[in-house]
Amino acid sequence: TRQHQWTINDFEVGAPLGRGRFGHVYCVREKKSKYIVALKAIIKDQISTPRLAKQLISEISIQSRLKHPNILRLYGFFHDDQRIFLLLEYAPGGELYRRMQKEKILRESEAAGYVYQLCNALSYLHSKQIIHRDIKPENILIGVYGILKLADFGWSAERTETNKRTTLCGTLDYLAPEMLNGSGYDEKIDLWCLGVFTYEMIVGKPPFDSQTQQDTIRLIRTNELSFPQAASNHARDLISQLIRRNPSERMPLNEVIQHQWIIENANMKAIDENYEKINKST
Ligand SMILES: COCCOc1ccc(Nc2ncc(Cl)c(NC3CC3)n2)cc1
Repeated sequence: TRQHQWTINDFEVGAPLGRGRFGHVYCVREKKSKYIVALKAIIKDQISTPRLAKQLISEISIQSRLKHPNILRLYGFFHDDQRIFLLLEYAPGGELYRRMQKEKILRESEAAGYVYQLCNALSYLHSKQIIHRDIKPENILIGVYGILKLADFGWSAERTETNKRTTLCGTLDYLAPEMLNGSGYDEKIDLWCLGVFTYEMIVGKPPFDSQTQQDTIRLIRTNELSFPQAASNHARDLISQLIRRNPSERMPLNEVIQHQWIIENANMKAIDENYEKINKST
């Protein structure tokens, strides 16, 4: 369909949903279709460096091409003289990290369901030579039927991209060792983050959490993994097969979804049925 030229007047602006990296996100309704979407308003002046502009362009060009039930859709974008607006899929369940803050730890059945869905999203991305590079609770939303939605492609990269280094911002907890020792990285970096994410969901904090950034970096380098009593043996096994310093030793996605912990804890039948439901409605 030819890209419609949207303006802000096409929408009724509703509740603020939160702040993305560059600006505010609102729940809005398109006046004619009554369709509910999330509108991310980015202040142009804040895109102050060519690198940020490149990152935003990359986010828009990558995410607008992606169509997968576990990846938040980018329907389109438009701008006025002050702002750039992204029309994004509205995820009614909100942000996963808020849920994790409230619940402290998630039941292994819920965590395994998210890991199964994240594997589906990552397999899809990797098949398109796209590395997300920033898998963490802050970038995950919950859609209809509790379906996981991977969002925020500001950090994703086309595999062909030569820039091997990215400036580090935000938490170091999810940083893979190859990012620290400056060597190249490939899509196996997402496997490391998947391991850190799985650990944080069932333990309540990331594996290398410490007081100072230096300590976190030291722990990432020495890769000391410790688990609380409550973590099941299957969960420990999967996590320790993903959090490996050597990227080629990390368990590939197609093996992760067949791991005993996923088989025994994720309700894959219910999740696949939910995929059917949203495929019918979209
Ligand atoms: C007291 O509850 C307040 C927050 O509750 C919600 C928060 C967010 C959504 N959905 C949502 N869908 C898409 C996007 Cl792109 C988005 N981005 C915003 C930056 C997160 N948020 C739903 C509920």
